[in-house]
Amino acid sequence: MIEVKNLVKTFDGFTALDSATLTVPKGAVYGLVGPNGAGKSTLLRHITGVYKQDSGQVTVCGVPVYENRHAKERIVSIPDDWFYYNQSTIWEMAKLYAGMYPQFDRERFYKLRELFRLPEKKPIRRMSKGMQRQAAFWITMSCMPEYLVLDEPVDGLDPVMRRQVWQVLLDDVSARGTTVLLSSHNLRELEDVCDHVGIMDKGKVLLERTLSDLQDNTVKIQVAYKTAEEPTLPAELQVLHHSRVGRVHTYIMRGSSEEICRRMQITDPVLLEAIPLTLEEIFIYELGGADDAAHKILL
Ligand SMILES: Nc1ncnc2c1ncn2[C@@H]1O[C@H](COP(=O)(O)OP(=O)(O)OP(=O)(O)O)[C@@H](O)[C@H]1O
Repeated sequence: MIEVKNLVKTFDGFTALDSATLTVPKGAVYGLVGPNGAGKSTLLRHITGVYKQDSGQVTVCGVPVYENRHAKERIVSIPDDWFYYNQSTIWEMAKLYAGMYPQFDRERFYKLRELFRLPEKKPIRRMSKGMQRQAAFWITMSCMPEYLVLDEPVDGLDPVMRRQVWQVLLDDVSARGTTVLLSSHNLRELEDVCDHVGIMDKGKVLLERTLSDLQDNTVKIQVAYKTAEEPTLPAELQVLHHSRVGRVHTYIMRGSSEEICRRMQITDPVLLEAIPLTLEEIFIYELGGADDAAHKILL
């Protein structure tokens, strides 16, 4: 488990992290979303032990990471500025990582070669941005990480490679229980891969939710009636949003779709349908007016 509590970091008087708190359960795929400058990379750099906090706690498996070699061996990261030596080829960097991470798996490295098909004799610096990202993934995934921390991981990858990289990553999560924390600007991109989502802005984590909590509890219902009259809904239904076009009403409601559809039958609809919501929609409706800052980020 990754635990961050009340983390504060300032750079020359500027507060980049302002009491940030976040929990990534073991085996989770956690997406951290936020606008430019929210503090995502700074937070990730504390979790990987690169930065020392001014105050607050950062622990992985219950132990602090900063200047803790054993803890760092369990975490492999692809930061936004992945490091490689100027003259290094992929093989030379792989050798370096194999020295740093005792669990580096050479067999896996050879296996992934088929997937990435990169020019192995070329210095990494001469590769395209997307190829460099692929090289980082190739080497990182060969380290068999217990914790994987990725800063905007698929930036610069083409759509086919994106899908392949997500596949390798999710296979690792299901086969080995790898815990993944990744940052992104794009909630849509995370929808298919994450089971936890946190929203960050101005150095704070504004909210954290599990995807199943959200998806099992917020429903879009489309319903049509014979007449143009406003229907009287059962009082126990919790409506987050309502719109109508003619006799067709769209409701966003809190609760399970089966239960809501069952209760809506009492309004005598001619058509009643539950429609899945996107993650972005769920967040927007869930937040409502309650949290303006988070609301604005998503809109
Ligand atoms: N080493 C540093 N020195 C001074 N300021 C810094 C440093 N690192 C980060 N900051 C500042 O902290 C804030 C958060 O930056 P950070 O890179 O963590 O944001 P981010 O959410 O990752 O943004 P982006 O999505 O644009 O990558 C920014 O205002 C940035 O200028």
